[in-house]
Amino acid sequence: MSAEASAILEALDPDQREIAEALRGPVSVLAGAGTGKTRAITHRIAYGVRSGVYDPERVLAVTFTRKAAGELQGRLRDLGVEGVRANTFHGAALAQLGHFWPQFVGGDAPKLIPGKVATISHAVEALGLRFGAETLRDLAAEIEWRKVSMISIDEYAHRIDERPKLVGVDAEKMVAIQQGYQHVLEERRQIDFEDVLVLLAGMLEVEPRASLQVRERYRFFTVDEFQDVSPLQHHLLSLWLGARDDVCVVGDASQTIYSFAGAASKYLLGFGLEYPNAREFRLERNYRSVEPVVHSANRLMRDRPGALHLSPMRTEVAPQPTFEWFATEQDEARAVAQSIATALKAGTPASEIAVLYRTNAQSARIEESLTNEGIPSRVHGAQRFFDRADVRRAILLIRAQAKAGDSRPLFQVVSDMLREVGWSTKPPQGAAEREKWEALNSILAMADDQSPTTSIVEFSEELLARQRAQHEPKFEAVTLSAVHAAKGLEWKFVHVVGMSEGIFPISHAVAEHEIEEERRLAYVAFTRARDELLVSGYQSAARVSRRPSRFVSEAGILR
Ligand SMILES: Nc1ncnc2c1ncn2[C@@H]1O[C@H](COP(=O)(O)OP(=O)(O)OP(=O)(O)O)[C@@H](O)[C@H]1O
Repeated sequence: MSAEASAILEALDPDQREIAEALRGPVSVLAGAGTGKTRAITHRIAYGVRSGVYDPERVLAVTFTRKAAGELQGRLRDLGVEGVRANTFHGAALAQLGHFWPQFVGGDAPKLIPGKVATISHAVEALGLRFGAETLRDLAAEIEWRKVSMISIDEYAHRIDERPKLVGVDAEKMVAIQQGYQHVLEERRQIDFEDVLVLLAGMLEVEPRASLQVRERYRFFTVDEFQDVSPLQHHLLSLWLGARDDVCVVGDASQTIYSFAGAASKYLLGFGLEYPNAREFRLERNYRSVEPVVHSANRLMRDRPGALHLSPMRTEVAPQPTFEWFATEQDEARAVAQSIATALKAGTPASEIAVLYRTNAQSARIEESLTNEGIPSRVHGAQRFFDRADVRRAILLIRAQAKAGDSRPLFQVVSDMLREVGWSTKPPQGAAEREKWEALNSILAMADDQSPTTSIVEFSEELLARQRAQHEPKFEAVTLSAVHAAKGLEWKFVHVVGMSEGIFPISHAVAEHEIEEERRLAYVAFTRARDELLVSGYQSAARVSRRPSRFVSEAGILR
């Protein structure tokens, strides 16, 4: 083994190392929260490449979000590995569909619609019906569920009694709307997000030349967050693999949070049945969180099927998770903002603090209270860093300057370019202005982090690579995020707000399996915290008197 390859293994614990060394054949990794699964899979790929077993061009790593794909590629770059493709199922499928369509069907692939609501609305009107925005969104979710579950409209019509009822949409209307929607798409030669996978899967099934090309192109697969794959994604993965079995799947059944949308942890837990020669590994050493946070997380999941028992690796003395109860949402938001102000004064960077909530609508109150305290915040997922107009302009200017040539120190060149886009040394006041400032400032911070010899040309290339991979720099703002979007992320201080019955668990979760999913969501939220977990809730909302969430006492977090 080369020295370079063995150096990669040195950063791993014995369990992670075993995974990194299991380069061939089917492998499943059951990895608890914060146990270093991302570390294990990136090092496994890097080790495979460095030891010569993998040709990097033939490795495909499938992640849950584009951001995660960018981060994975960033981590591989840090390990000196280039050329590995990381993408979401959707991103990879879209690229393949665009590639194969002209070859096997002719002409361009149908056009992808940006969202379903406008098309559904059209189909609904054609049926002489009218629904509000909420119902249209629920209809979109139902169509998505049907497609990712690989159920035809006819079969759906037979099983409709098993599905949740939408107000004002009886079974007959639901089926007619689904048919109408599909009809509008076909008429306009358009496809939706799920159709990308459906069409590609169909093409790989009937066109052996297409499946051969894919299997030639990709030989080694890794799928992250495998507990949340849908039947459609699972089917596509089997088509990519064909008769081969060089696949490594990684996940945690306790973090299945998309089963409402058709995802199923059965593929992760049943991997050994699907591939009888599979090797199964477990990661249960938690490196992320202090002991009291790990204990709370374990308590919350105690005796749940498929739950792993986490062993805390960080054993320093640390504060217990806290629970605070407020009269109103406003009181809670104010107190959270004050507590964050105190943490910032004590030196915690804003990027190390997050406020997590069950539904997006909860962000406004918190954002307002933070703004009142003069604290920069950023709603996670609202706009991607590299899609911001100010960031794009700054990158263009930096690239132009690199082309023109500028031998001054990097920091000076970059700060001059940023000034042209409106950056100055002193942060401004208003929330939007402050967010822009923080975005530009993070580019400067990146320049500051480079080695002293980095030239503007090298820096501009680094920026471009990160932009392509959507690998964002650290942004000095408090993160506000719905728990669903916080999957895979971590912060030093995590506030989980709105922990009241009817909010989290959400009021419409009634059946046992729905409450189970809410519990897993709470588990994801709690396990994002490295040093401090601060949970809170409020009593009065829309004249309803609420009690503290059951998950607070289940996790043993006391007032
Ligand atoms: N062997 C190790 N030694 C020290 N620290 C580690 C080790 N493995 C992982 N960590 C640290 O533990 C934390 C979690 O690692 P990582 O981000 O890879 O987690 P994860 O398992 O993907 O998490 P999750 O499933 O909760 O999203 C990180 O801060 C990482 O640096």
